[in-house]
Amino acid sequence: MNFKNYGDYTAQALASGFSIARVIETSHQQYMIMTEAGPYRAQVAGRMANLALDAEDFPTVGDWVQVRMPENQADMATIERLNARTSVFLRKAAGRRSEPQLVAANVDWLLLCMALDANFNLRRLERYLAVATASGAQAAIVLTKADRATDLAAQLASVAEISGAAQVLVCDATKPSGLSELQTFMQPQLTYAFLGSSGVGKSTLINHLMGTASLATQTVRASDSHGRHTTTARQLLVLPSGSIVIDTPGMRELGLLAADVDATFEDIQALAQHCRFSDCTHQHEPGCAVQAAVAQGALSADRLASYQRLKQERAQNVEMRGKARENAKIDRMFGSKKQMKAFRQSVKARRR
Ligand SMILES: Nc1nc2c(ncn2[C@@H]2O[C@H](COP(=O)(O)OP(=O)(O)OP(=O)(O)O)[C@@H](O)[C@H]2O)c(=O)[nH]1
Ligand SMILES: [Zn+2]
Repeated sequence: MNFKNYGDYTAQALASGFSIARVIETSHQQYMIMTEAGPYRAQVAGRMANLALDAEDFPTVGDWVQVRMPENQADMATIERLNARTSVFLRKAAGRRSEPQLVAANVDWLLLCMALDANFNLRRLERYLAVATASGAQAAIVLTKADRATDLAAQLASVAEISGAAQVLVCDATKPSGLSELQTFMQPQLTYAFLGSSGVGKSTLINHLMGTASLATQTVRASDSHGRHTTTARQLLVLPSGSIVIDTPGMRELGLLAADVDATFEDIQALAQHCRFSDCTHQHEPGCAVQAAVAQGALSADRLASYQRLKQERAQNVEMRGKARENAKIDRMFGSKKQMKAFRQSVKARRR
């Protein structure tokens, strides 16, 4: 990893006596970071935690941070500053909670993984593309388990219809040469995050890419002075090729929060230019060019339904998040909504 290439940040860090590090693992506000002097456990400085308003204000895997190094490698480093991110990938936490979960930062390429077996699902791929478009990272599609493809040619054709500019790579982890397209694609020094639902074969791909450099040699268990290691959701690894990868296991549901649905459905956007009403919802309006395309068979009804579903889900989650933020602000100022009401009552009473 290149710790020198951070221009202003490196200068700023050095001026403050801090070191530049990259977050390689997070778990319950505990961090594992990689520094020029090797891996360290780290925690966020109290001052920084106090200023943090959102989940986004805390470091996540892939973040470049400025740290105060401990005297002793067994002790924790302190994360003092978070460097600006080139990309950040968010998802809505599982369930009804609208809190965003930071998945990874400073990712150059999101590798959207989809298995070619019975779990192949174009609508899910559209969802991943929408999230990727809003992340700031570039996206490529990795089709896994080619040995189990139901109909490879037809599947590739249907992916090509929705993939836009994203490159499509096909992998088969059961064959020695089955990862060559992916290996040719990946460049040293760049950061790749594998994204996909549970079981698509992300860990299998990463293990193959790691080759003999086993996961154990990469993780920093040795530096955990307590001798235990809580398994975490995300991990940043450096491959023998020099590429940097972030695994994101266990993603059962990718809730839309930051997502650019319109950019992902450029075909529908282009058609919508010809709708009679500029605010057409493409549902029942007269003169709707999108519905006309469906009627003519130029646009699949499934794809239109997928677009509308994703638009609606995103709007709902953004609204929920707005409310959650407001509540968080109230909690910070008053402790709780109840205390805020009590405070307002007391102000009123005093006025009388
Ligand atoms: N047939 C076949 N099976 C594969 C291939 N790649 C992975 N598998 C199998 O698919 C299953 C899931 O693979 P994992 O690599 O654990 O999937 P994952 O995406 O990391 O899953 P999570 O860790 O739950 O996110 C395992 O049983 C693998 O052996 C492949 O190319 N072909
Ligand atoms: Zn319309």
